[in-house]
Amino acid sequence: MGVAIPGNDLLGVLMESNSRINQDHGNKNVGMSVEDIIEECKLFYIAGSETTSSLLVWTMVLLGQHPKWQTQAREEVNRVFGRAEPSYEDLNQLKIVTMILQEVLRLYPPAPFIVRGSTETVKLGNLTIPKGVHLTLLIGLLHYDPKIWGDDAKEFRPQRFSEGVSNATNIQSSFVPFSAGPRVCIGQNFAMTEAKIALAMILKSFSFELSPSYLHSPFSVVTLTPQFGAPLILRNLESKSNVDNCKQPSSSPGSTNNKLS
Ligand code: HEM
Repeated sequence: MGVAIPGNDLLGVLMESNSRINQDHGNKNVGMSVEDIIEECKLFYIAGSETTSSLLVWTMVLLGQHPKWQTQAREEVNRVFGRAEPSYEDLNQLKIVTMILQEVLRLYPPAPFIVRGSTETVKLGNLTIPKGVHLTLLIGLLHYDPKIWGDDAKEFRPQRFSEGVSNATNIQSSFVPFSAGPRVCIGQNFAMTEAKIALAMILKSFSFELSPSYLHSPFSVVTLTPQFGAPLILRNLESKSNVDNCKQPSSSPGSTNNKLS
Protein backbone atom coordinates (compact mmCIF):
# COMPACT_ATOMS: atom_id res chain seq x y z
CA MET A 1 0.00 0.00 0.00
CA GLY A 2 1.41 3.43 -0.94
CA VAL A 3 2.34 5.83 1.86
CA ALA A 4 1.07 9.39 1.46
CA ILE A 5 4.01 11.79 1.09
CA PRO A 6 3.40 15.06 2.95
CA GLY A 7 3.34 17.92 0.49
CA ASN A 8 2.23 15.73 -2.38
CA ASP A 9 -1.22 17.28 -2.67
CA LEU A 10 -2.98 20.52 -1.69
CA LEU A 11 -3.70 19.40 1.88
CA GLY A 12 -0.09 18.22 2.31
CA VAL A 13 1.32 21.51 0.97
CA LEU A 14 -0.89 23.55 3.31
CA MET A 15 -0.06 21.40 6.36
CA GLU A 16 3.66 21.42 5.62
CA SER A 17 3.92 25.16 5.02
CA ASN A 18 1.82 25.81 8.12
CA SER A 19 4.00 23.71 10.36
CA ARG A 20 7.13 25.37 8.90
CA ILE A 21 5.74 28.82 9.72
CA ASN A 22 4.87 27.70 13.25
CA GLN A 23 8.37 26.21 13.72
CA ASP A 24 9.98 29.46 12.50
CA HIS A 25 8.02 31.26 15.24
CA GLY A 26 9.21 29.05 18.09
CA ASN A 27 6.32 26.55 17.68
CA LYS A 28 3.70 29.23 18.36
CA ASN A 29 0.41 28.84 16.48
CA VAL A 30 0.80 31.78 14.11
CA GLY A 31 -0.13 29.95 10.88
CA MET A 32 -3.51 28.89 9.62
CA SER A 33 -5.93 27.16 11.96
CA VAL A 34 -7.23 23.68 11.14
CA GLU A 35 -10.54 25.34 10.19
CA ASP A 36 -8.70 27.70 7.81
CA ILE A 37 -7.04 24.74 6.13
CA ILE A 38 -10.34 22.87 5.80
CA GLU A 39 -12.00 25.98 4.33
CA GLU A 40 -9.12 26.43 1.89
CA CYS A 41 -9.49 22.83 0.67
CA LYS A 42 -13.25 23.32 0.26
CA LEU A 43 -12.64 26.55 -1.67
CA PHE A 44 -10.28 24.81 -4.08
CA TYR A 45 -12.74 21.99 -4.55
CA ILE A 46 -15.70 24.26 -5.31
CA ALA A 47 -13.81 27.02 -7.15
CA GLY A 48 -11.93 24.43 -9.18
CA SER A 49 -14.65 22.06 -10.36
CA GLU A 50 -17.96 23.92 -10.84
CA THR A 51 -16.33 26.74 -12.79
CA THR A 52 -14.49 24.55 -15.28
CA SER A 53 -17.54 22.37 -15.83
CA SER A 54 -19.61 25.52 -16.47
CA LEU A 55 -17.06 26.62 -19.08
CA LEU A 56 -17.21 23.23 -20.79
CA VAL A 57 -21.00 23.07 -20.80
CA TRP A 58 -21.36 26.54 -22.37
CA THR A 59 -18.67 25.64 -24.89
CA MET A 60 -20.66 22.57 -25.92
CA VAL A 61 -23.83 24.66 -26.15
CA LEU A 62 -22.20 27.31 -28.33
CA LEU A 63 -20.37 24.83 -30.54
CA GLY A 64 -23.67 22.96 -30.86
CA GLN A 65 -25.22 26.20 -32.12
CA HIS A 66 -22.24 27.10 -34.32
CA PRO A 67 -21.27 23.97 -36.24
CA LYS A 68 -18.74 25.81 -38.42
CA TRP A 69 -16.68 26.69 -35.36
CA GLN A 70 -17.07 23.14 -34.10
CA THR A 71 -15.69 21.80 -37.39
CA GLN A 72 -12.80 24.28 -37.40
CA ALA A 73 -11.91 23.37 -33.81
CA ARG A 74 -12.04 19.63 -34.61
CA GLU A 75 -9.85 20.11 -37.68
CA GLU A 76 -7.32 21.96 -35.55
CA VAL A 77 -7.36 19.27 -32.84
CA ASN A 78 -6.86 16.54 -35.44
CA ARG A 79 -4.08 18.52 -37.13
CA VAL A 80 -2.23 19.09 -33.84
CA PHE A 81 -2.69 15.70 -32.18
CA GLY A 82 -3.43 13.33 -35.07
CA ARG A 83 -4.43 9.98 -33.65
CA ALA A 84 -2.47 10.53 -30.43
CA GLU A 85 -4.01 11.47 -27.10
CA PRO A 86 -3.97 15.26 -26.49
CA SER A 87 -0.68 16.11 -24.78
CA TYR A 88 0.15 19.00 -22.48
CA GLU A 89 3.17 20.02 -24.59
CA ASP A 90 1.11 20.57 -27.75
CA LEU A 91 -1.76 22.46 -26.13
CA ASN A 92 -0.31 25.87 -26.97
CA GLN A 93 -0.74 25.04 -30.66
CA LEU A 94 -4.52 25.10 -30.21
CA LYS A 95 -5.23 28.65 -31.41
CA ILE A 96 -8.84 28.19 -32.52
CA VAL A 97 -9.78 26.18 -29.44
CA THR A 98 -8.27 28.91 -27.25
CA MET A 99 -10.19 31.66 -29.09
CA ILE A 100 -13.40 29.68 -28.68
CA LEU A 101 -12.85 29.17 -24.95
CA GLN A 102 -12.07 32.87 -24.49
CA GLU A 103 -15.23 33.88 -26.34
CA VAL A 104 -17.28 31.47 -24.20
CA LEU A 105 -15.70 32.94 -21.04
CA ARG A 106 -16.68 36.40 -22.29
CA LEU A 107 -20.30 35.54 -23.06
CA TYR A 108 -20.92 33.12 -20.17
CA PRO A 109 -18.42 33.88 -17.40
CA PRO A 110 -18.66 30.83 -15.09
CA ALA A 111 -18.21 33.04 -12.00
CA PRO A 112 -20.57 35.83 -13.09
CA PHE A 113 -19.83 38.31 -10.32
CA ILE A 114 -17.02 39.41 -8.02
CA VAL A 115 -17.68 40.79 -4.54
CA ARG A 116 -15.46 43.23 -2.68
CA GLY A 117 -15.92 44.84 0.75
CA SER A 118 -14.61 48.35 1.46
CA THR A 119 -12.30 48.36 4.48
CA GLU A 120 -12.32 52.16 4.56
CA THR A 121 -14.27 55.00 2.97
CA VAL A 122 -13.14 55.38 -0.64
CA LYS A 123 -13.88 57.70 -3.56
CA LEU A 124 -14.64 55.87 -6.80
CA GLY A 125 -15.26 58.37 -9.59
CA ASN A 126 -18.27 60.41 -8.45
CA LEU A 127 -19.18 57.92 -5.76
CA THR A 128 -18.19 57.91 -2.12
CA ILE A 129 -18.29 54.39 -0.76
CA PRO A 130 -18.43 54.18 3.02
CA LYS A 131 -16.44 51.63 4.99
CA GLY A 132 -18.10 48.21 5.31
CA VAL A 133 -20.07 48.28 2.04
CA HIS A 134 -20.16 45.18 -0.15
CA LEU A 135 -19.80 45.88 -3.85
CA THR A 136 -20.84 43.37 -6.49
CA LEU A 137 -19.26 43.69 -9.92
CA LEU A 138 -21.29 41.92 -12.59
CA ILE A 139 -18.71 40.68 -15.05
CA GLY A 140 -21.33 40.55 -17.82
CA LEU A 141 -21.71 44.35 -17.70
CA LEU A 142 -18.13 44.65 -18.92
CA HIS A 143 -18.21 41.65 -21.25
CA TYR A 144 -21.38 42.78 -23.08
CA ASP A 145 -20.61 46.48 -23.34
CA PRO A 146 -20.73 47.54 -27.03
CA LYS A 147 -18.45 50.51 -26.22
CA ILE A 148 -15.76 47.98 -25.31
CA TRP A 149 -16.45 45.11 -27.72
CA GLY A 150 -18.32 46.76 -30.58
CA ASP A 151 -21.87 46.40 -31.88
CA ASP A 152 -21.49 42.64 -32.12
CA ALA A 153 -20.80 42.37 -28.37
CA LYS A 154 -23.67 39.94 -27.86
CA GLU A 155 -22.63 37.66 -30.69
CA PHE A 156 -20.43 34.59 -30.57
CA ARG A 157 -17.41 35.69 -32.60
CA PRO A 158 -14.27 33.86 -31.44
CA GLN A 159 -12.24 35.62 -34.16
CA ARG A 160 -12.24 38.76 -31.99
CA PHE A 161 -9.55 36.97 -29.93
CA SER A 162 -7.44 36.00 -32.95
CA GLU A 163 -4.74 38.53 -32.04
CA GLY A 164 -4.82 37.69 -28.32
CA VAL A 165 -6.82 39.08 -25.41
CA SER A 166 -5.08 42.47 -25.32
CA ASN A 167 -5.98 43.16 -28.98
CA ALA A 168 -9.60 42.04 -28.65
CA THR A 169 -10.67 45.38 -27.14
CA ASN A 170 -9.18 48.84 -26.94
CA ILE A 171 -9.83 49.06 -23.20
CA GLN A 172 -7.51 47.05 -20.97
CA SER A 173 -8.88 44.98 -18.09
CA SER A 174 -12.29 44.61 -19.69
CA PHE A 175 -11.98 40.83 -20.08
CA VAL A 176 -12.09 39.53 -16.51
CA PRO A 177 -13.58 36.01 -16.36
CA PHE A 178 -10.89 35.14 -13.81
CA SER A 179 -11.10 38.53 -12.08
CA ALA A 180 -7.95 40.69 -11.90
CA GLY A 181 -5.51 42.15 -9.42
CA PRO A 182 -4.13 40.52 -6.28
CA ARG A 183 -7.10 38.15 -5.92
CA VAL A 184 -7.09 36.96 -9.52
CA CYS A 185 -8.08 33.31 -9.87
CA ILE A 186 -5.14 31.21 -8.80
CA GLY A 187 -6.31 28.32 -10.97
CA GLN A 188 -6.76 30.13 -14.30
CA ASN A 189 -3.91 28.43 -16.18
CA PHE A 190 -4.87 25.06 -14.76
CA ALA A 191 -8.52 25.66 -15.76
CA MET A 192 -7.59 26.57 -19.36
CA THR A 193 -5.33 23.51 -19.63
CA GLU A 194 -8.06 21.26 -18.27
CA ALA A 195 -10.70 22.75 -20.57
CA LYS A 196 -8.49 22.47 -23.67
CA ILE A 197 -7.68 18.81 -22.99
CA ALA A 198 -11.29 17.91 -22.24
CA LEU A 199 -12.61 19.76 -25.29
CA ALA A 200 -9.95 18.27 -27.56
CA MET A 201 -10.86 14.76 -26.39
CA ILE A 202 -14.58 15.40 -26.95
CA LEU A 203 -14.02 16.92 -30.39
CA LYS A 204 -11.84 14.00 -31.48
CA SER A 205 -14.50 11.46 -30.61
CA PHE A 206 -17.84 13.17 -31.12
CA SER A 207 -19.71 15.65 -33.19
CA PHE A 208 -22.64 17.19 -31.40
CA GLU A 209 -25.60 19.45 -31.78
CA LEU A 210 -28.09 20.93 -29.37
CA SER A 211 -31.24 18.94 -28.83
CA PRO A 212 -34.44 20.72 -29.94
CA SER A 213 -35.55 20.42 -26.31
CA TYR A 214 -32.78 22.81 -25.18
CA LEU A 215 -34.19 25.90 -23.51
CA HIS A 216 -31.81 28.83 -23.29
CA SER A 217 -31.86 30.11 -19.74
CA PRO A 218 -28.50 31.09 -18.21
CA PHE A 219 -28.96 30.87 -14.48
CA SER A 220 -26.62 31.83 -11.69
CA VAL A 221 -26.28 29.44 -8.76
CA VAL A 222 -22.93 30.88 -7.75
CA THR A 223 -21.65 29.60 -11.11
CA LEU A 224 -23.49 30.34 -14.35
CA THR A 225 -25.27 27.23 -15.59
CA PRO A 226 -27.98 26.41 -18.13
CA GLN A 227 -31.04 26.33 -15.86
CA PHE A 228 -32.64 23.36 -17.63
CA GLY A 229 -29.44 21.55 -18.49
CA ALA A 230 -27.78 21.22 -21.87
CA PRO A 231 -29.36 18.30 -23.73
CA LEU A 232 -27.06 17.44 -26.63
CA ILE A 233 -27.15 14.89 -29.39
CA LEU A 234 -23.75 13.26 -29.76
CA ARG A 235 -22.49 11.27 -32.73
CA ASN A 236 -19.60 8.93 -32.24
CA LEU A 237 -17.02 9.77 -34.91
CA GLU A 238 -14.90 6.77 -34.08
CA SER A 239 -17.51 4.08 -34.66
CA LYS A 240 -17.11 2.56 -38.12
CA SER A 241 -20.72 2.95 -39.11
CA ASN A 242 -20.74 6.46 -37.65
CA VAL A 243 -24.17 5.64 -36.29
CA ASP A 244 -25.96 8.05 -34.04
CA ASN A 245 -25.24 5.71 -31.18
CA CYS A 246 -25.62 8.18 -28.40
CA LYS A 247 -28.61 9.46 -26.59
CA GLN A 248 -31.88 10.61 -28.01
CA PRO A 249 -33.00 14.16 -27.31
CA SER A 250 -34.83 14.49 -24.03
CA SER A 251 -38.50 15.30 -24.33
CA SER A 252 -38.70 18.11 -21.79
CA PRO A 253 -36.33 20.90 -20.84
CA GLY A 254 -36.22 19.75 -17.23
CA SER A 255 -35.36 16.16 -18.08
CA THR A 256 -32.04 14.94 -16.77
CA ASN A 257 -31.55 12.78 -19.89
CA ASN A 258 -28.46 13.78 -21.86
CA LYS A 259 -27.70 16.66 -19.53
CA LEU A 260 -24.06 17.60 -19.59
CA SER A 261 -24.24 20.13 -16.82
C1 HEM B 1 -13.07 28.38 -15.94
C2 HEM B 1 -12.65 28.16 -14.71
C3 HEM B 1 -12.52 29.20 -13.63
C4 HEM B 1 -13.04 30.47 -13.57
C5 HEM B 1 -13.88 31.21 -14.61
C6 HEM B 1 -12.62 31.03 -12.30
C7 HEM B 1 -12.92 32.31 -11.88
C8 HEM B 1 -12.57 32.82 -10.66
C9 HEM B 1 -12.93 34.14 -10.18
C10 HEM B 1 -13.76 35.18 -10.95
C11 HEM B 1 -12.42 34.26 -8.94
C12 HEM B 1 -12.66 35.45 -8.02
C13 HEM B 1 -11.49 36.26 -7.76
C14 HEM B 1 -11.90 37.52 -7.09
O1 HEM B 1 -12.67 37.51 -6.11
O2 HEM B 1 -11.47 38.55 -7.56
C15 HEM B 1 -11.72 33.03 -8.62
C16 HEM B 1 -11.05 32.79 -7.44
C17 HEM B 1 -10.44 31.60 -7.12
N1 HEM B 1 -10.28 30.52 -7.95
FE1 HEM B 1 -10.96 30.34 -9.83
N2 HEM B 1 -11.87 30.10 -11.64
C18 HEM B 1 -11.78 28.97 -12.40
C19 HEM B 1 -11.10 27.81 -12.12
C20 HEM B 1 -10.39 27.57 -10.97
C21 HEM B 1 -9.62 26.37 -10.70
C22 HEM B 1 -9.45 25.20 -11.66
C23 HEM B 1 -9.10 26.52 -9.43
C24 HEM B 1 -8.22 25.60 -8.62
C25 HEM B 1 -7.65 24.52 -9.06
C26 HEM B 1 -9.54 27.80 -8.93
C27 HEM B 1 -9.24 28.30 -7.69
C28 HEM B 1 -9.61 29.54 -7.24
C29 HEM B 1 -9.30 30.03 -5.90
C30 HEM B 1 -8.56 29.26 -4.80
C31 HEM B 1 -9.81 31.33 -5.83
C32 HEM B 1 -9.74 32.29 -4.66
C33 HEM B 1 -8.53 33.18 -4.83
C34 HEM B 1 -8.45 34.24 -3.75
O3 HEM B 1 -9.45 34.56 -3.12
O4 HEM B 1 -7.35 34.76 -3.58
N3 HEM B 1 -10.31 28.41 -9.90
N4 HEM B 1 -11.81 32.18 -9.68
